[in-house]
Amino acid sequence: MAVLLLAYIGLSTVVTNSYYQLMLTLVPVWAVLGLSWNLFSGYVGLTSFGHAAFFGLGAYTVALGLTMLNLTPWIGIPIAALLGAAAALLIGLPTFRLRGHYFALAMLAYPLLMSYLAQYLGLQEVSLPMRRDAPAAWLQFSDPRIYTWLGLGLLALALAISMVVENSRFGLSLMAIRQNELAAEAAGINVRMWKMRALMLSGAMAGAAGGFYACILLVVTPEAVFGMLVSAQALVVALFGGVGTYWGPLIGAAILIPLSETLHAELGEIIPGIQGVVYGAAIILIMLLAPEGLFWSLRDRWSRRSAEALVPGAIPVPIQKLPVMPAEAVAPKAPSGRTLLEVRGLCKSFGGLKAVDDVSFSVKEGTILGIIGPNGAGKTSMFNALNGVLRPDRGEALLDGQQLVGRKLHEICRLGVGRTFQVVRSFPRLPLLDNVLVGAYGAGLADEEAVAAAREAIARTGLSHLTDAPAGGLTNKELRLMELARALAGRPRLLLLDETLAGLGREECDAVLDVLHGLRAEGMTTIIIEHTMHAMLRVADELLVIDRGRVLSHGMPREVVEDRMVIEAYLGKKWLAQCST
Ligand SMILES: Nc1ncnc2c1ncn2[C@@H]1O[C@H](COP(=O)(O)OP(=O)(O)OP(=O)(O)O)[C@@H](O)[C@H]1O
Repeated sequence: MAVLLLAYIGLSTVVTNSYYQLMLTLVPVWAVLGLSWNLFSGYVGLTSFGHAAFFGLGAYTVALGLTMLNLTPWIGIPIAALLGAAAALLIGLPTFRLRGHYFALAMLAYPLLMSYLAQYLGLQEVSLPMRRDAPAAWLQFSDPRIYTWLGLGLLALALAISMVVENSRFGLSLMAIRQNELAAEAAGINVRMWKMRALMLSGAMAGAAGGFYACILLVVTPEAVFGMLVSAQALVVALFGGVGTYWGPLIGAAILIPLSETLHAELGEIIPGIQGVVYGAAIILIMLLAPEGLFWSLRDRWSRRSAEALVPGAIPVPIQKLPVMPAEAVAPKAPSGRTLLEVRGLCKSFGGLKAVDDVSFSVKEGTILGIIGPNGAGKTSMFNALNGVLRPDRGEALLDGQQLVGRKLHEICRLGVGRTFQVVRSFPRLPLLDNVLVGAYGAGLADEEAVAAAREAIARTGLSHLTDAPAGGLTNKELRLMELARALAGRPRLLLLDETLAGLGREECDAVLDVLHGLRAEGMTTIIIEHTMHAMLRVADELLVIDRGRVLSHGMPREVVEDRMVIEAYLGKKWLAQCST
């Protein structure tokens, strides 16, 4: 990165043509805006079509600060960044209620709104007054190269922020949200707060870029700073280069800005609006050839090639074929006999459907409670009501005396409830360790402790040999264990496992059951939903049968499976009649 930066500085010193000199200044500006877009949309996964709102706000702040308040851009740009963050807060508060396409479309409205506001206030064209007396103090240099160097300085700052974010719990939390909001929240991540932080940081970055842009252009108009092309440029450079990495906007800006500006300079008179054509063509090409962006495509190709080069002619051994180590042994702990979870009269309805109907049960510390029931019986809804995904209509759930009902998902996680979901969500490009680390961060553990907790959880699930393997190469069983490790990394007191054995063969199932036995031996309390009866009989200390939202039976596994009501619920009255005859 430093070498590239030095090369760029070298290039800027030899270019003399003023148009190309301006182009060299614009590359870092659009790269900063791309980084700002990537910081929010790339990591969180919510597409923003409205980053021009922050950019334009920054540009107008600097321009108006200079013309009306005699404020130097050296102060104006930091204020532009602060206002960008404040605008992000105001925009985020109502807009985070929307998801997916609705969020993206709503974001379109903000730059439009600001553009109309600027026109209404008579700010169609704000020219920055000339202050040639003290160029350094007013950021008005006659040597265009200085702007390029300042732009590079701004880029270096934005890059440093992006790197810190990407390699910290901040970035990992955002990526977890991007993959699966619900699972991230269940891992203890306060989704709304992290999204807001990301948008505010992104808004600040875009505001600063806009402020600097005003100093380069010297004239600020609504179209130039709030226009659709501004938001599009932020998005296109990041998508083209690769989202979810700071390299993406850099690569995108370094290729697309010179290309579009050169074409504009050479062909602008014959084909007006050629820049828009370049961006459109770039997006179409990238979608067809490298949908995840140039960086990821090149990196994947590079890693494939180096894997082949490592053992010429040999077929690389897939990660999933590595021998599976047994879970590391831990001294067994006798169950204390204390009640850890007490559920009383839990109810949850969807319209007229009673999905959970007056469910009461308790779980003793250090035991495994298996929950079975036909499809649609209300098992997952009960889990959701227990760990805060759904708010129960009535009833209570006490974890060691602490009320869970009424608390948010991440709060319940921090109280000591770990959860896995029916569908495993991994972060395929990240190593197993990072995938598990999300759970430790979510539980609020400090950096070093979080890494230790993640490694410990990986060891407890017997995946230590895969610690650095990317999750994308794991088998179904390993992914299930990885999700279990993520739940364990938060050091929970109660584990809620939703169909952890789903889709596994007999041998794989046995391996996961061994891990669950190991956890019980360590004193872990677990509630597991499962359809596979043989597995339930092997692992559960008690069984709870739910049918049409109600508890049908609760007791020792052997007694429960011989219960006539249970057999009827599973196999129907006809079957029961045949059995009796
Ligand atoms: N968000 C929702 N809105 C409306 N109905 C829902 C919702 N979630 C679940 N249901 C309904 O509640 C009932 C119980 O569903 P639930 O997913 O809890 O059952 P389950 O026992 O977990 O089933 P399965 O074993 O198939 O996962 C079903 O009839 C389902 O259609």
